Amino acid sequence: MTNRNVNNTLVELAMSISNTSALPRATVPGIMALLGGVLGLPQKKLLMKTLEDGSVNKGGTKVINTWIDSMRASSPTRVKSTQNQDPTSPWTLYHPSALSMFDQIVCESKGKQIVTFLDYDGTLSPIVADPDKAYMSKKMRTTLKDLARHFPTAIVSGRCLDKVYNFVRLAELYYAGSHGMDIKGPTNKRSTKKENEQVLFQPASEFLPMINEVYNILVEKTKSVPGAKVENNKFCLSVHFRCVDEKSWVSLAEQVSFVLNEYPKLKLTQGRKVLEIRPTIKWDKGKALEFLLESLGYANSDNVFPIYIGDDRTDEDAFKVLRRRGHGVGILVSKIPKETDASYTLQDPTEVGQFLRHLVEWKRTSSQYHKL
Ligand SMILES: O=P(O)(O)OC[C@H]1O[C@H](O[C@H]2O[C@H](CO)[C@@H](O)[C@H](O)[C@H]2O)[C@H](O)[C@@H](O)[C@@H]1O
Repeated sequence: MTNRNVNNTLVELAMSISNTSALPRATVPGIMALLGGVLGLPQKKLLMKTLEDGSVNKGGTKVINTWIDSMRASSPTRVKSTQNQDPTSPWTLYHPSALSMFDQIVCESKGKQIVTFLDYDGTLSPIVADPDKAYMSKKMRTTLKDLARHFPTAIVSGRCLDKVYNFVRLAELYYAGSHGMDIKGPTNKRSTKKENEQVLFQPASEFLPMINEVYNILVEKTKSVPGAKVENNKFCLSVHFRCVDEKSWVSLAEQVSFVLNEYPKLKLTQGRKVLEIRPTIKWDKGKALEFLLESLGYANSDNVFPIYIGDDRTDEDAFKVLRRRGHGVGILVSKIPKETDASYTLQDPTEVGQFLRHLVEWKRTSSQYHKL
């Protein structure tokens, strides 16, 4: 995510704070003091203008709607949209189901090496209230095992590597934890190599002490906000607000902003009911995808067809890379229309499983055909 996008996220956050009707209206100087220090000049001007001309309070700006929509979209029980099922809606026309377009997708791969990249939360496992209980089904695990027999497969997650590995528990996969800032290759069971020799890349290792320091501060500061949970993802942090009453979102955002003001080398991004804090280095899931393709020997190759499946804003960086490269496909997991650079959609982890099993089946059948 670029600094501009981060700043826009903060503008959206500030606007939603000022527009939260259940709360006493935050003042313009108060909000500017809260977020002004981390915004660039264009964003400051936009925020100032929007706050002052009162359009925020009318609740009509596109920016507010984007923020509110994204918060609602991140809570499946509140999703009412049926647009995604309507085959004539513009959303479905521009982002058709990867299941119904399966034949076209594999046809596009035209004998190239398919490499699959999979986000974890909301893609392989359903979203649940407790991040420590986001288990993947047995069926999904078997599917991943089969998939990895036929295609190089990587899990790309915001979680730290150890945590995501403990959920998936398949040594034959690649893992990119902490939003791609901790990359590890497959472990050969018979290999005599030590654990850390499998580490491929850790571009943010110098931030480790700072992340730990901020983690401890945030745990303390957010104790006063019931339901808030801070998760240490090694090279980044997650501040969860899924279980926080909407009335307390302002005070949580304030705590996070005050802490971040003291750490200009850290930035804020947003996921599904989670504020994510990470180093300002130019590294994201898109860069991790490129790194892994390079490690597999496909740096500038046309002989590879990457398929990236993810549900979150952070996955957009990978979708953008695929669009720019002009080969491979991005698949967004979502039940509702969202702004995305992905080409196709799947509704939920169940459909992700179906799609991956189709891929395995297609590969098995085509390999048998070639043997005849
Ligand atoms: O890149 P991902 O693998 O999708 O990781 C992004 C974040 O996922 C987790 O949080 C999300 O899933 C939780 C469990 O379903 C849910 O409770 C939470 O509201 C979601 O935001 C994970 O806990 C975070 O650390 C990741 O950053």
